Formats: sequence, C-alpha cells, structure tokens
Amino acid sequence: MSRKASDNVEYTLRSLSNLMGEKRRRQADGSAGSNAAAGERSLIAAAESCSSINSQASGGELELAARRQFQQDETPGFVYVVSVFSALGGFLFGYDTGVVSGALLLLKRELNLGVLWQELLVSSTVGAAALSALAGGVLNGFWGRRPCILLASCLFTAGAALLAAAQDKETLLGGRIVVGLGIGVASMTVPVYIAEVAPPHLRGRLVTINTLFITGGQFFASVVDGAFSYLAKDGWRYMLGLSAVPAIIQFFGFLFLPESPRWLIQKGQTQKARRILSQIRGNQTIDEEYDSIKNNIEEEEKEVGAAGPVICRMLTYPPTRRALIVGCGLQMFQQLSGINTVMYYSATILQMSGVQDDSLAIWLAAVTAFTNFLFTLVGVWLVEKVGRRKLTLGSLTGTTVALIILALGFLLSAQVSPRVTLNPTDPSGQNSTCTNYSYCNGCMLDPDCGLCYKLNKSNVVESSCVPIKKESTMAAAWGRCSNETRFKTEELFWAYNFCPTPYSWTALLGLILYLVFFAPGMGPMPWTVNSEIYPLWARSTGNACSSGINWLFNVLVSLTFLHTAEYLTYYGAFFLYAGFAGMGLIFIYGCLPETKGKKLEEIESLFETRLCTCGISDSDEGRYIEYIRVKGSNYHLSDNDASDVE
Ligand SMILES: O[C@H]1[C@H](O)[C@@H](O)[C@H](O)[C@@H](O)[C@H]1O
Repeated sequence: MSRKASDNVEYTLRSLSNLMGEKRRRQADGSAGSNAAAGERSLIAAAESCSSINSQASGGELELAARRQFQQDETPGFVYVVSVFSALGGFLFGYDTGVVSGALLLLKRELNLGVLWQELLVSSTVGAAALSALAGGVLNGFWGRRPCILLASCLFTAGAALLAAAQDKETLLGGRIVVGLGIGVASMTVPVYIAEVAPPHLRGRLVTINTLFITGGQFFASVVDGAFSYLAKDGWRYMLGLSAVPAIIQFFGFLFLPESPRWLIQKGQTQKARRILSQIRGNQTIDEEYDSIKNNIEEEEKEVGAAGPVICRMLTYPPTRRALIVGCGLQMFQQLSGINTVMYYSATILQMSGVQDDSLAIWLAAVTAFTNFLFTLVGVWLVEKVGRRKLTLGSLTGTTVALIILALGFLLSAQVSPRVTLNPTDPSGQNSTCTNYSYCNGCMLDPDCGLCYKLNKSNVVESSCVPIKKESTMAAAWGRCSNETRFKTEELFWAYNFCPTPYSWTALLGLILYLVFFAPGMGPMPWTVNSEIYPLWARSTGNACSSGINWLFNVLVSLTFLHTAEYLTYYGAFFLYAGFAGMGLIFIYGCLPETKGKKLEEIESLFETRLCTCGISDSDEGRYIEYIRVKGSNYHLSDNDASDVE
C-alpha cells in the first residue's frame, strides 16, 4: 500500500539522489543516517552516480550540491526539544510510580495506615492508569496528541498538589487516582507523539528516550525518597508533591509546541500540518513526506472504510489485527518477566547478599534504579544500530537466563536454610506462628516473621524466628532484635524476607544480569514498537489497548507476587517468571518484524503476511525495496544504478 502511495509521487533529481544516498548509507554502516560522516560520503557517492544522468553537470557542482543536501538533511534541533518536553511525561510516569514506596514508609507511621490502605495507595494509581490509558485512545483520536499531553500535565500537577496538602488518607487516595489518570494518558500519548514527529532514521532512538525518562524518573524518585526519609514529619509531602515541578514545566512548554502533523493531516487541517512539518524538519523539503502521509491516509480510508468503532475495524482488518496482537503481546510479556517485582525486591536481594546495614536499604533501591536507567541508555544507543527485533530478542534471552540464576540463588538459599536454634516466648503471652518454625526458610516465607541471629565467622548461630514490628519490617516486635540500636552493639542481625546463606551472591548476580539485559531491550522496546506498528487511523486505539494491557499486567503481577511466593516459594516465583520470559522469547522470535529505518507509512505492509512468520523471513531483513517514479517512469530502486535512469 505504501508502495502504491509512493508511486504517485513525482520525485525530483534531488530527492532521487537523496534516496540513493540514504540506501547506500544503510548499506555502508547499517545505521540509517546516524553516522554523519558516512551520510556525507554516501551523498557524495549518490551525487557521483547521478553524474551519468546529467552529463552536463560537472563533478564539482554535484559534489557541492550533495554537500548542500547533506547539510539540509541534518536533523534540526527542534525535534529534540519537542521529544524531550514530551518525554517529561515519561519522567512523571517513572517518578510517580517509584516514589510511593519511600513515601509509604513515612506515611504508615504518621497516618497509621494498615496493609489494606498501603496496598490501595499503590495499586489505585496503576489501576487508574490502566483505565485512563484505554480512554486516552478515544481522546487522542478526537482532540489530538497535544491536548492530551497538556491534560496529562494538568492531572500530574493537580494530583501532586492534592497529595502534598492531604490531611487524611481519603484525600491521599484521591490524589493517587488523579496522578494515575495522568500516567495512563501520558504513557500512551507520548510515544505516539514522538514517533509521529520524528524522522524515520531517529524515530526508535527518540521514542526510546521516553523510556529513558521513565527509568530516570524512577531513579530520581528513589533519591528523593532517600533524602526525605530523614524528615520523619511531613517528609512524604515533599516526596509526593515534588512531581508538580516537571509537570508545570511540561504544561508551559507544550503551550508553545505543535500538534502532530500526521494527526492534523488526518483531520483535514492540511495547511497547518504543512507549516508544522516544515518547522519540525527545518529547511528540508517536506513535499515527499507530506504527500506520502496524505496518500497513505486516503488509501487506508478506501481500503478499510471509516465506519464503525476503530477497534472493530482493527480486529476485522488482518494487518492491524496482527499488529495489535504483537503490540499487546510485547507489553504483556514485559510485565510477565517480572521487572517491577525484581525492582521492588532488589533491596531484599542485596541485603540477602551480605549488605547488613538496614539504613542502607533505601539507598540500595536507588542503586538498582540507577542500573536500570543506565542500561536503558544503552538501549537508546543500540536501537538504531541493531534494530528493534534483535535488541528485544537478545534482551529477553539474557533476561530469561538471569531469572533462572535469580531463582537458583533463592533455591540454594532455601536448601541450606539455617536452623532456628532459640525459641523465645512472646512477653505479652500472645501466641505467634513465628516461634513454631524450625528452619529459616519457613520463617522467611511467613510475611509476619523475621529471623534474629548472630554470626560466628560466616555461620548463623543463636537464631530465633520472631514477629516483625507492625509499623516496620526493619526490626522485631519484641526480643533482642526489637531495638535497631542494639544491632550494632550486640552484633545482632535481622533478616526479613531472606535467609542468610553462603550462596546469596547467586541471587545478586541474577539481579545484576537481569537489569543489564532487561533495561536496554524489554524495558523500552514494547513502547517503541507500539508507537510505530499501527497505521495512523488505528494508532491511538492500538496504543491505548497495548498500554492498558501493560498496566493491567503490572497490577496483576505486583498484587499476586506475595501469594505466588507463599505458594511456590521465592524460587518458584522466579522460575515462573523465567517460564513466562521463555514463552515471550518464542512469541517475539516468531512474530516481531523489524521496523528500523522504515517510514511509519511503510510499516503496515510488514503485517500483510500471516502472523508469526517473521522468524522465517529473517533473511529478508536487510532488503530494502522501493519503487519510485522518476519523471513519469517507474524504477526499482534496488537496481541502484544511475545508468538505468534516463
Ligand atoms: O518500560 C518500563 C520500564 O522498564 C520500567 O522500569 C518499568 O517499571 C515499567 O513497568 C516499564 O513499563
């Protein structure tokens, strides 16, 4: 379809040289246009090959023209400004989902929150995000991308204000729901918007920057949590209220930033779209891009029709149905690989591996979040080099192996679980299940108990299983480990959620490998791929559904983790995630096509063949076929020989 569309376009000699240069550039360095020097070389080469078309033109003139063209081809900085301002939505997504764990530590003491309320404050946001991501599809279609981003920043600001000023838990819940509504709209709109304004050779990188901002937001949140954790009174107000700052910056920034030109063309506002497109593309010629978007929209309408709800049209039209399955599958497997539980339990895993200082725990979470951020940066760098498919496959393979190592770490720890040697009695005379366990393993799996012990060299001695404090898992309710200051003076250790064993380093290795592999691929690619696989008419709805699936599985995995660990033990839970990741690997191998370097309008054709045949057509990956019309004649650009052109 895109090929037909481009057939209609009259190409000038200049755009022909451009296309040839682009193709050579891809062949030369495998990275579409990212390497400036290679780009320049290829354009000069294209100009040289064009010299046989126009025998009068001297080589010098052509070289000059090619150089001029190359300068024009440089991506204008405005695209980066637009992307960074939109990605603030990603930052807020990361910040608001990450900050709550630290805030809860203070909140539960100050407002006397029970477990139910703590869970409500965490999952209400994710639940609201799931709903508003779905609703965001309709809003994006009707209003456009820009108003949706403005709406999200208003919701973020209002939510932050409510949270910072809250006097009771009900207001807190309201604030968390408002923030969740903002997260949902932002999570589906921002990738779509960036993909629609970015030039094809930078699209993957710019959309991936949004995920970099998500993980950056999570890291920043953990630092803020650490910094304000010392402020026992009202520290949580700063933690939760601070997100208003980037939200306000984004709001005012977006008052001056443009609507997506693709959405405008779809709505018939063609003059405005042309103006914005040339603004975004700097001084490059936009006719080619504009025509291809416009023709594509017209063809789509002819083929699919415009009647009936978009989701029904998507499901009945095979290419979009397939794209939807791939997009939702990617988001589902991202969450089923357990990223949010691994992040959440990272402090425990690190403690388990020998970091005994409890006050360090909160900073350890920051180290994990930073690793996630750092390796997402690697993803930004790799996405236009190796492409989406290879990056996702490599990432998920490593993630699966890391999950197995993590599970083995927990398994080994459980198998050499230390014996409980002391059985103290509860001073209040209440019976607790904790004192009944004879091995640490049972004690660890009971969420109400912890192990208090001493170390003789590296052997656990004088151990007892006792109930945890109601307000904190950092100490015991009574006995030797009830007073944190005694830990140091009496050389006592407290283990909640883990058992001290010589094999704990295996879990640490698993955790590090997990983040190193997950962050560059499985973290960002589901968002990036979803922003580009749907045709314009289905883009908002497709992204709304897949983001909704992401949030739904996020809530599902986090809420079920503790129960899963109780029934299957910790290692069982991580083996289960490894199983899901393995299934995801098969799915991605079979179904995810490569979209690198393609125009958004070309991507639909990747889903024209039967679903899950991408693995088979792997060998076609590098092939680049384009039919163009040069002054009335059709040429096959893969015969990239200027002497063919008359
Ligand atoms: O892509 C993001 C990212 O990887 C985050 O670290 C994670 O918390 C989110 O759930 C995910 O959607």
